[in-house]
Amino acid sequence: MPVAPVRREASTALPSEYGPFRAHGYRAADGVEHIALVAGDPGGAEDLVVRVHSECLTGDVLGSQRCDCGPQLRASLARIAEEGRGVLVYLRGHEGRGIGLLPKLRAYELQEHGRDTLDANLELGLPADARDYAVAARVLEDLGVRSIRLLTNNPDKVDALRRHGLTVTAREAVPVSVGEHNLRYLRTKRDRMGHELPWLDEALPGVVTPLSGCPGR
Ligand SMILES: Nc1nc2c(ncn2[C@@H]2O[C@H](COP(=O)(O)OP(=O)(O)OP(=O)(O)O)[C@@H](O)[C@H]2O)c(=O)[nH]1
Ligand SMILES: [Zn+2]
Repeated sequence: MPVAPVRREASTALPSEYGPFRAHGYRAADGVEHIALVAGDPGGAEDLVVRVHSECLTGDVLGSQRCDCGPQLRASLARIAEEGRGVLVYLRGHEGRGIGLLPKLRAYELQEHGRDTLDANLELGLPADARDYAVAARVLEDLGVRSIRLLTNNPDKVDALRRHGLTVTAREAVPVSVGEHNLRYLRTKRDRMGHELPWLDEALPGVVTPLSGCPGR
């Protein structure tokens, strides 16, 4: 029998500043721990609002302005809470697009010397993007979700989840916070990594919130 790729090991209420969630703790077959924050009952849901968020310690927790992860995380939680039904899958082990925290900091060093975010990874001998989305697909399956609207600006993420058997009915833009420290990074994501950020240049300077009702902080 095949080994289950994820196992739910804990479920608890998680009241948050955005609204009430349930937190489900999962362990993947490789031992990595992940968490799904759930609003409402996702069982049998069609077109459920879902954010699949890659861990970014510097952006999510430490307030780094080198990327847009923190504002995206908070806007997604606010959006899901507002909707009253939805899921945020927080993927550990995705740090630095899957290369890890210290290699990401080394990639930042290279970016201080002129490389862009993609070439910095390659120069370290690492993939531009090493993330795998199988765990996210299995977590959503475990929660009984039938189909999703994915909050992302990255069409590759939609394709990757579909390859893992998930039904993605739509992609919804997620707000991005634009500033002097992440502008080059965001342009590289748009121009070299296929991210849908068509409003990027017109929107400067300041904070952009393509979704109404989402705090852009
Ligand atoms: N290697 C590397 N990783 C980075 C860099 N900046 C942010 N990250 C990581 O990138 C991941 C987030 O990926 P993004 O490309 O920002 O966005 P995405 O998840 O593909 O797309 P969205 O759904 O639109 O957010 C997180 O794991 C961050 O730690 C960088 O310069 N180098
Ligand atoms: Zn980040």
